[in-house]
Amino acid sequence: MKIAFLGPNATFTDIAVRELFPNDEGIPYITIPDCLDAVIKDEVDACVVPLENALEGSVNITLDYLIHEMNLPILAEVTAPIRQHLMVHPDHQHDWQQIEVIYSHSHAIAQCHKFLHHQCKGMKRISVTSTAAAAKYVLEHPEIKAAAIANELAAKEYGLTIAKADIHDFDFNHTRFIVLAKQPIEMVNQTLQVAGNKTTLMITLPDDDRSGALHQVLSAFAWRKLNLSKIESRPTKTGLGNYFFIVDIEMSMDDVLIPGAIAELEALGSTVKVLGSYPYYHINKK
Ligand SMILES: O=C(O)C(=O)C[C@]1(C(=O)O)C=C[C@@H](O)C=C1
Repeated sequence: MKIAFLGPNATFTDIAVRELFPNDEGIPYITIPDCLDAVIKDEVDACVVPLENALEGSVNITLDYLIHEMNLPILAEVTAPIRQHLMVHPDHQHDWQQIEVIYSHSHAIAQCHKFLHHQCKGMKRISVTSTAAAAKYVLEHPEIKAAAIANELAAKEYGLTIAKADIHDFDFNHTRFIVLAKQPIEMVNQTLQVAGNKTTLMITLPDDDRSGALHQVLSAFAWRKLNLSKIESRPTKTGLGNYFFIVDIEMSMDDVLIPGAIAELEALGSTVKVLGSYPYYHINKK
């Protein structure tokens, strides 16, 4: 199988692909929407994209594309530990404190905010398309006093020297990635154990702006004892103050409880779309 990921080689998403699909071919794309488009256009069988980070929250571009631009089911989710390192071209390994500019993915920069604030005063931060793209750029530009924030695999792949390891602000730095495909696909590394199952719904509240609407929605889950592990709002992009809710239910789609909750929400005037019902996995390797 061909699996699209946010490239180039050695991004965190690439690491997730290598863990999930060790025997398949990963194909790097420049942006997250490019990965999703590649599935739609049948250039690949599936894609893996980041969805949420424990320190920085949702990857909004992923959520927005899923909601507004395409109709691809979530087939699986994997959570992986994220270690960020500051790395430099070997020419600059002894003078990294003279670095003038730090490149990385915006999420990675945000995960290292405290380190950057306290130890990198006056250094510019520039967001690029991924952590590995930053590492590649630093390799290709030894003439610039630059560093990248990326993972250990990227340091190896692009021949950079780690100047400061583990610069993320909190030890528990994890990112959730999702697998999307048009058709069910042969899952995954058999050595990964299923940690549980989830169903993700997108809910739009009734447009009459009635008070207590969100409370009514949540009650439909509460009295059925459906455990919600996440509730998140995103703009509908139709007007200020208009939001969707994305809800994760901690079980797979059944014949009674979830369909019952959906029917109740629809009777209240909400619209509901099932974004996927899927197993989730944990990668423990740091
Ligand atoms: O740039 C990468 O290496 C990615 O895979 C993207 C990404 C993200 O979008 O959050 C993935 C995991 C980390 O949280 C940092 C960056």
